[in-house]
This record gives sequence, structure tokens and C-alpha cells, in this order.
Amino acid sequence: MTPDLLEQGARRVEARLAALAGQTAQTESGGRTAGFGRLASQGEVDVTHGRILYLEDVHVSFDGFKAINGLSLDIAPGELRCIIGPNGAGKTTMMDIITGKTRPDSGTVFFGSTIDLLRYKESEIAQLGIGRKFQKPTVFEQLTVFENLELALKTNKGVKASMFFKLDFAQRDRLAEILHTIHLADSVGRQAGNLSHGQKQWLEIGMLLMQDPKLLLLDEPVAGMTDEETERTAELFLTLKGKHSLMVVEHDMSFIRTISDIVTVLCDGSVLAQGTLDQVQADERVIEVYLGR
Ligand SMILES: Nc1ncnc2c1ncn2[C@@H]1O[C@H](COP(=O)(O)OP(=O)(O)OP(=O)(O)O)[C@@H](O)[C@H]1O
Repeated sequence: MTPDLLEQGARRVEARLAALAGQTAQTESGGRTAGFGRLASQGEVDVTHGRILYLEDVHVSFDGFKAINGLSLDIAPGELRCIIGPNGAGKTTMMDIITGKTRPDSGTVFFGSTIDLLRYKESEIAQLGIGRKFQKPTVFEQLTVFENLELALKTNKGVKASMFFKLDFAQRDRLAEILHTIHLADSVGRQAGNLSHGQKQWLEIGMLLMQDPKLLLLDEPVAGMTDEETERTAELFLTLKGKHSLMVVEHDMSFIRTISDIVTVLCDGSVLAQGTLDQVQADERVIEVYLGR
């Protein structure tokens, strides 16, 4: 994604926030804003319509139970969107649909305006530039921090190519930059198994970043972290915002307060409310089903 498109995405989020200011939170999503008049080049995700992710009227049933029920939402390039909602609201299922793990029964799921994600397999979606981080860290415990990050670059290659794989200068620079971003520059030679829970989470995020994802989906990234680790994770996410688009599912409200622009509340498989955190926290329906009285 190019800086000008990211800038346009940021402007779109700002415009939305401005439009939301003073309003009651809306369930509006799937907006049909005009294009920005810039054509995407080949291999680039086409975000000329101001959306990197677009879901419209998605439905999924499991044995007759409607886990996702008319879900529509969209995310702007460079946006950091927080998703909250009660247990069973459909947050994980939504991420499963975006990443190709679950096929919806009906609906539209687009990456940019031209890539119909429902036509792709899970592995192909990862290659298209959608990275996913599950709740539990999955790093290679026997390898060092450096080796884990290096390995992340090899995963796209065949066995022979990865045996002879050597980082080039640009990749070394990138690795160094990511080490710094994920607060592990001082731990580069440490075995991943000896890192704290929070550091393992950062390392896994670093491994995803090595593949330069355009969209990152993060499921409860600060669960189990200390307060200090949570604070540093918030800093990390604020650094990533603008360079990548992020969708963060979390229950930790103070973390959400630190990082969020727009918050989407899911309930019963669709969007219950959307707006700034203050707006959704003041929404009677959200209080009823999620925040409690
Ligand atoms: N493979 C499946 N088969 C049957 N039911 C499923 C399946 N996957 C999810 N569900 C059901 O769909 C609903 C939505 O589940 P999902 O895990 O997406 O919710 P969630 O919002 O992520 O909840 P949590 O906050 O607890 O993680 C739940 O009622 C769940 O039991």
C-alpha cells in the first residue's frame, strides 16, 4: 500500500469520526463512498474506494444456529478497528470467514474492491496479505528471536529454496526495524521459549510483520499480559496503525480506550453498534448485552 492511499484511508476514518461526533452510534457499515480517483497498480490491493475490507450481508449457520447473521462492515486502509462484543457474538467466526477458514452460506467479502475473498483458499488469503494472530502465541520455542523472524520470511518458499535462503540487505534492515518495533531488539539472541508471555506475543506479531501484511487480524492480543506489557502493546499497535490496517478483537476496555478510533460492537452475528468508544459505551443496547449495568 502506498503512503498516499494510507493517508486517504486515515482521512476517511477522520471524516467518519467527525460524522459520528455528537450522533447516536449507528449500525451503519458497508458504506458506499466515492472513489479517490487513483487506480491501483498490478499486485496492489485496490483501495481506491477507500476500503481495504468489505463485508456485506454475510450469513453463516452451524447446524441451523445463525452464528453470523447479516453481518456488514468495512475497514479503511491504515485503520485500526476494534471489535468488541459478548461471548458467542461471532467475532472469531467473522475472522474465520475473512481468512478463509469458514465459508459463509451467503454474502460478500472483499479485500480491496477487486479481490473476492470467497474465491480463495485459506493459504492463498494469507499470501494475498492478510495476516492473522490467534490468541495463544505460537512461536518456535527452541529457536532464537532472530531465527523466528528469519523463518517467517521462509514460510512462503519451497523446501529447497528455504534451505539455501539467506537474508539480503533489505531484509536484514527490515528485520532490524521490526525487532525495534516489537521491543525485542535487546533479546535478538534469546531463545523464544525463555521470553515472557507478552514478549512471545510481540514476537509472533513481528513474524507476521516480516511478511508485510496489508491487513492484520488480532484476536485478544493482550489477554494474559501484565499491565506494562499491555501498555507497550498499545504503543506497538499505534505504531502499526497507518502502515497496516488492523482489526483487533479485545475485551480489555482500557486497552481499547488507548488504541481505538472506531469501535464495532458485534452481537448475535451482526453489528449492534458502531462509533467511538464513548458512543458505544453510552448505547443502551450495548450496555444491555455486553457492558452490564
Ligand atoms: N464450528 C462450529 N460449530 C458449531 N457452532 C459454532 C462453531 N463455531 C462457532 N460456533 C458458535 O457460533 C457462535 C459464535 O461463536 P464465536 O466463537 O464466533 O463467538 P465469539 O464472539 O468469538 O466469542 P468469544 O468472545 O467467546 O470468543 C457461538 O455460539 C459458537 O458456539
